[in-house]
Amino acid sequence: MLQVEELSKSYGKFRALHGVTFSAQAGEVFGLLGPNGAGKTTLLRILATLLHADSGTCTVAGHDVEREPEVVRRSIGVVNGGMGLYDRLTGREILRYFAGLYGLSRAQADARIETLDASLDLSGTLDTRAAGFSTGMKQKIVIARAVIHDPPVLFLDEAASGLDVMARRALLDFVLAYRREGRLVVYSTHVMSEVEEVCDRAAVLERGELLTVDTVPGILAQTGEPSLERAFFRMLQVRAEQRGARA
Ligand SMILES: Nc1ncnc2c1ncn2[C@@H]1O[C@H](COP(=O)(O)OP(=O)(O)OP(=O)(O)O)[C@@H](O)[C@H]1O
Repeated sequence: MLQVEELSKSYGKFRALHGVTFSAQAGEVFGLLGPNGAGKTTLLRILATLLHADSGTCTVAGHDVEREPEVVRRSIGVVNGGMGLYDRLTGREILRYFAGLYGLSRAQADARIETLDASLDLSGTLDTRAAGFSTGMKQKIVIARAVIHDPPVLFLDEAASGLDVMARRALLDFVLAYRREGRLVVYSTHVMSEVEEVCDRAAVLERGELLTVDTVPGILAQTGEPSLERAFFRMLQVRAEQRGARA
């Protein structure tokens, strides 16, 4: 469902991604874990066709991001923390509008909104203008908007940051339900507990390099540490020592 091979990207002299290779399958929540500046957002922007890589290839839902960007865009949903809702529109109007952009008829849009209402509990948002939404209500409409066209792949970039406990719970439950339906969710975060809770496997990135791709138990076993947080710090420490030895 997702193939990334030897992906590299620099901003001027700064190397944001270096030779990143991994794949992820339908029916899994795949974590991207890394400290600030590790390259997670850069990677997701390339996968979402918003940024060009310098070298390497990426295939999303069987389509190359460079050669078939339109098909890739139709195959993905993206939630990146930006809310950007039209204040004057109700939740239903926002969702119908985006459904229209994806070519859904009014009847298809309304059927999809009903399905999303059942999984996300959109009550209170559908017939209220966005100007009156709480943060949790906004987030639900942002997620519903991202998947209005029922994409097989969903990218979440720090999507839980700033959410209260209820809204965060709703997001994580939605992620798990989306996976159960056989979709791929790529979940980027620096919050270990979110990875432990929802991710089947995770890629650990640091300074643009992939340190490992494994299940959480696999990462713990690799490092001999009892928690993901400690395993993560251990990996960063080992990498820093390797860098020091090379310098
Ligand atoms: N447009 C840009 N121009 C120059 N440098 C950039 C640009 N975008 C990102 N960077 C740098 O590339 C590195 C990777 O950034 P990126 O946003 O991909 O990391 P991240 O893992 O998502 O981190 P964060 O969690 O802080 O968002 C950072 O050091 C960042 O400063």
